[in-house]
Amino acid sequence: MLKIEGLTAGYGQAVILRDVALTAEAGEITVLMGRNGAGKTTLMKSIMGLVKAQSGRICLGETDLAQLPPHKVPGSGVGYVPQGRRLFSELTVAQNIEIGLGAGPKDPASRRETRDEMLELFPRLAERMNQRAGTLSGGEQQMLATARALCLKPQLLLLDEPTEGLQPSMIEAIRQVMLQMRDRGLAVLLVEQRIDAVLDFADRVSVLEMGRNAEDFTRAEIAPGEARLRAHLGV
Ligand SMILES: Nc1ncnc2c1ncn2[C@@H]1O[C@H](COP(=O)(O)OP(=O)(O)OP(=O)(O)O)[C@@H](O)[C@H]1O
Repeated sequence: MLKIEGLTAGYGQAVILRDVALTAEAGEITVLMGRNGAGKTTLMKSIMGLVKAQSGRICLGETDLAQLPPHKVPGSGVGYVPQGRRLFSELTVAQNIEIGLGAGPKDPASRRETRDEMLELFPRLAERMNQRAGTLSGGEQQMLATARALCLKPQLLLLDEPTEGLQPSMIEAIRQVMLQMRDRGLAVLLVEQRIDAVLDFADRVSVLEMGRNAEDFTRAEIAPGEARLRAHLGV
């Protein structure tokens, strides 16, 4: 599904990612880990075209996303929930969802269907359609940001630390949605800092260290490799 090879990218003169490789398969949850500043968010932004690749390929199926202008990336099948959620906080839940739908299928019937699907997935949002996004709890905002990204019916869903700072019941709700998306055949790529949160959850873990690949773990390697994983993360 997603295959990144030889990716070098950064900000102006500052090269952050060097020769990075990463694979995220359909129907799997791939977790990107690494210490603060390792380049996880930069990698997400590179996939979205928000940070320009200096070299390398970012292939989603047959399409090299690195060759597309940033505004074409979501339409190619990539949903992105950035760190900090980036909602329109003055607009209501319903209006934020409308904006997500605006980028998706155009005919009214399929828009309605997608909207209903989102509200089924996130019943808490259905109860709060007229509430301003900025007044939602952190967990509800995360749900709205995720719903908005899913309105596009992406093949690949990118989530940058979606459960950071949330209470356990909200973390569980977000996890359940990620598992459902995986089971529907999406490739889910998740940035997560906490090892406990990935041990029983991730299908693959890929560790970045100072902008380079450090080590990859398959499902079977994660639990036995826990000590090495902790060493990489310094925890
Ligand atoms: N807009 C920017 N301009 C210049 N440097 C940046 C910019 N954004 C990030 N960086 C630098 O790039 C490096 C990687 O940052 P990035 O946010 O990708 O790391 P991260 O692994 O996501 O970290 P964290 O876990 O703290 O979120 C850091 O050294 C950071 O200071």
